[in-house]
Amino acid sequence: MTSAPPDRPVPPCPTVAAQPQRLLIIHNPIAGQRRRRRYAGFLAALRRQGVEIEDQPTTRRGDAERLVASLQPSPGTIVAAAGGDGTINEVINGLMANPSARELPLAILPLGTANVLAAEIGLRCDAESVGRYICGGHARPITLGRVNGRYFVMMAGVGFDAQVVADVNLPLKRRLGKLAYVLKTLQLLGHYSFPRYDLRCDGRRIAAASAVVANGRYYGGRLLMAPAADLTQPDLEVVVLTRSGRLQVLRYGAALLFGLLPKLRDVQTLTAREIHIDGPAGEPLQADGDIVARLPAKIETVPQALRLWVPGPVSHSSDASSI
Ligand SMILES: Nc1ncnc2c1ncn2[C@@H]1O[C@H](COP(=O)(O)OP(=O)(O)OP(=O)(O)O)[C@@H](O)[C@H]1O
Repeated sequence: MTSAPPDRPVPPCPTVAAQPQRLLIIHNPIAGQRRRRRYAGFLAALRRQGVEIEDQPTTRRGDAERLVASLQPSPGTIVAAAGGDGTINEVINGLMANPSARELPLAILPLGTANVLAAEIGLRCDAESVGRYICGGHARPITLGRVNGRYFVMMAGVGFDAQVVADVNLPLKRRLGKLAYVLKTLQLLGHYSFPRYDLRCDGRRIAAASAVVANGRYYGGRLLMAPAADLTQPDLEVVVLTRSGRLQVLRYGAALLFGLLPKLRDVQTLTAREIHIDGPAGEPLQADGDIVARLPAKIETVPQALRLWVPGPVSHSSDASSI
């Protein structure tokens, strides 16, 4: 893991979208299920459009972060994370640790299981859409979250969902995809001890059975968790599930599936920039779908931390509007 340099906002996005000259792809070859063909399709579509590609495959966990942290970029480079949200998370942490690469735009080539960031920016996973995205997109400054020093782009969570993430191993995820999470949820329900957590959100205290600190709107794919969250804004949305117990987990899960979770009376959403979470020491926290920290935790917002490549041309209201 690499240490973070001091925060400094990235400069505003360029006013004109330019065709990228060079795409440096950090590629996780084991992301998702049977994604080799999809990746070959992405490369073919990009080459057809004249994009110069350098393909850097990872060989193990942590590789993507190390590669990007030691990168000496040439001008006009766009860094692309080809994989799932875990790979994107590593690339982001590598960029944030590398002062000479931090201002490079970050694009994503979705190959993962959930692809939550792709859903957030409205990117479809077919080759044609990805080609259009790279050649017709533009860079937008976005906020990142940081949990105990580690950056995340979509969300960090504590409680039942973090324990499920901790229990899902990579081979199971490769075999079953999203079903691996369903299976582990049902197994965990049999023996979970339902600890409680004490949150301080910009000084306001609230007790939680589970909590998700959201930078983006979606969770686990296209499931709506925090409708008011916006990657371009400095605030984080803290979604607090207040009730414990097996029945409640199933109820919250069903509500999430049907887009109703934010409407439940016992789900509270607070807007905050600094969140402290206390609970049983050593309990896992997930961020962007991987376990990245343990309790106690401090989560904070880092506005304008990174330039994310998003689909479509620059609009005049781009700087003020959401993605
Ligand atoms: N070559 C590799 N071998 C083993 N693990 C890797 C390799 N490259 C990256 N990883 C790790 O694999 C994990 C899962 O990858 P990733 O998140 O990209 O795919 P996914 O889990 O299928 O997708 P998603 O996160 O969208 O559900 C990440 O934590 C990443 O650090």
